[in-house]
This record gives sequence, structure tokens and C-alpha cells, in this order.
Amino acid sequence: MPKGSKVSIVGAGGNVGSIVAYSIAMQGLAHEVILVDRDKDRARGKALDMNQAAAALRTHSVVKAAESYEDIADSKVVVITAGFPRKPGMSRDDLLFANADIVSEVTENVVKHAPDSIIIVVTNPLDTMTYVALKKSGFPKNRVIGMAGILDGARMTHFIYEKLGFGAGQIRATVIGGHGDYMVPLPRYSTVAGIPITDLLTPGELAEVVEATKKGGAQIVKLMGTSAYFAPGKATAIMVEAILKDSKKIYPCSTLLEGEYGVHGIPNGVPVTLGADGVEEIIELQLTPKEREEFDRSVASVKELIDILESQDYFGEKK
Ligand SMILES: NC(=O)C1=CN([C@@H]2O[C@H](COP(=O)(O)OP(=O)(O)OC[C@H]3O[C@@H](n4cnc5c(N)ncnc54)[C@H](O)[C@@H]3O)[C@@H](O)[C@H]2O)C=CC1
Ligand SMILES: O=C([O-])CC(=O)C(=O)O
Repeated sequence: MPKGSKVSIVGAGGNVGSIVAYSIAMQGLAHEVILVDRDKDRARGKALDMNQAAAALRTHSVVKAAESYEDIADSKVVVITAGFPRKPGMSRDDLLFANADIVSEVTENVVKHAPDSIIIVVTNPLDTMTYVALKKSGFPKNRVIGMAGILDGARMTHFIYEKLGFGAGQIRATVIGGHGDYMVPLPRYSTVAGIPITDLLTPGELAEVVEATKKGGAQIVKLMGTSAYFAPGKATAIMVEAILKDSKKIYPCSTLLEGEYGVHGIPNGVPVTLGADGVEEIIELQLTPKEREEFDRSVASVKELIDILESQDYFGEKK
């Protein structure tokens, strides 16, 4: 691992952030993992617990609780999971105002103390929070990335397995679009050991897989009273790994579209290559008219939230 592979996680006292940190530390992906949370004792406790797990595993990653934002200096990646999770009956969009304020505050501190970092946003509503971090940081778009597509694809993979009853570990599923009720699962780009799932499942079964994927987050919220964290945390750690290793692997991530997919100025989930510069390439899929329509609907739903923030001059751009 190159010297200086330092990763900071803001919101690490919470469910998702602590799984991100734990995954990175247990894999020995970074020399230093910094836990930032407004609940400092929780961050201190998690750091002790993770360091002791690292000692048991004999891995070299060192986990530290931040005493102040100064401790995130020189981070290669800063992950933002700070913010409220939804409760049963809520949509992710209901978190808009409360979490926009948190993401704004965190981003301002990232700019001040880790100005060269790559930001991975996890806080919901994801695509809009990615936009908030982008605007508030002024970072180039390749350095502000939203996590959702890896998670949504993993959920679809699981639901395909549930239908098939075989192929675990060999299923690849693709989900694009925003991380909300209008996400776009793509059976046409999903395979089992290279075999298109459209050859293995009936249209009715595929429709059930698509529906289950869209409701995958809400299903867990209903069962647990709060949202998922193991799969979201792991999905985020996968993005961190691709950046630290400069792997250039392709993953669906939320990124600002500036003409790609015919979209201008809205972040949305599309396949990208992830490397040391963050988002290095945006890959344009050739969508069918129906897929295109669904993607456009998803973009529109993100734009509605951004418009709400802009109508209140959230980014201070009105004269
Ligand atoms: N993009 C995605 O696919 C997913 C997004 N999420 C989102 O991630 C966020 C976090 O979820 P959980 O970890 O379950 O919530 P949580 O409540 O367990 O953790 C949030 C943490 O953020 C901290 N925090 C709040 N405001 C802060 C601030 N201003 N500065 C520093 N720390 C602050 C809290 O003290 C808490 O420890 C939620 O918004 C949730 O909706 C969750 C799962 C998947
Ligand atoms: O469902 C939620 O609110 C959290 C989330 O984004 C997910 O697990 O997909």
C-alpha cells in the first residue's frame, strides 16, 4: 500500500460509517483510518474496539478517533455518512433538509482540512447530497462521488439468487439511476456466469426482482426500524479500495452528468471507472426507449429535490 493511504470517515460513530471503517481496517486497505463523529465518545469507543479487532487479526491499519477536523489532514479519501437515517414510513427524500445542513457543514470542514481529498457521499437522499457536497466543496466533479449503485446492484444480485436458487457468487446485476424510488434495475445488463438472466428467468420473475430491488432499502427499514448498514458499508469500502489501489474497476456510482446520457448538471448513478483520481471515465450504456424513459424519470426526481434547495437559495447563487 502506498505511503499516505489515509481514509477519514465522518459519521463513523454511526452504523454505516463504522462498517466502512471496519471493512477498511480489517482488509488493511489504509495505514490510518480516522473516525470523525459529533459524538466523540462513540468514535473513541469504536476506534478502540476496531484497533483491538485489528490486533487480533494482526493487520497493520491503525484506527483513530478524531479530536477535531484537523485530524483528517492529508486524507486521500473522506467518506461522509453523517446524517439521519430514515425510519419506517419515511422516504429517503424526507431527509432532505436535515441532512443537507449536515452534509454542508461536513463538506466545509473537508475543504478546509483535506482540500486534496476525494469525497465519497453516502448520506441520503444520496444524489442530492452528492450535489450539495459538490457545490459546497467546489471540488472538480471527479472528486465528489455518491455511493449507491454497488449496493443496489448487490441487492438485485441477491434477489436474482433467491429466484434461481443457484449461481451464488457468479451473479452480476446492474442498477443505474438515482438512489430512490425511481432507480433503474437493468435485467438486460445482468448475468449469471456470463449467461443473461433474461435467458434464465421469466418476464414475471424479472419484474419481481426489479420491484424487490427498488424496495430493498425500505424492506430493511421496516424490519429493523432503521436503515441497512452491512451492505452499504461494504459497498462504500469497495469504492475506497478502487481509489486507493487505482484499480480502474467499473462500478455504478452517482456522478455529476454534464451532457452524458443527455443530462446536464444533475448527479445520477451510472457506470464509471474508479481510480486514483476518483471518477476517471463515465460509461454510456445504450439504453432501450423504455430504459431511457425510466432513467429520465429518475433524473427528474433528483432534479426536483435540487430545485427545492435552489429555490431557497441554498447555494447562495441568487443575486
Ligand atoms: N447511499 C446509500 O446507499 C445509503 C445511505 N445511507 C444513509 O447514510 C446515513 C447514515 O446512516 P446510519 O449510519 O445508519 O445513521 P446513524 O444514525 O447510525 O449514524 C449517523 C452518524 O452521523 C453522526 N453525525 C450527525 N451529524 C453529524 C455532524 N454534523 N458531524 C459529524 N457527525 C455527525 C451521528 O452522531 C451518527 O453517529 C443516513 O443518511 C442514511 O440514510 C444508509 C444506507 C445506505
Ligand atoms: O433505505 C435507506 O434509507 C438507506 C438506504 O439508502 C439503503 O439501504 O438503500
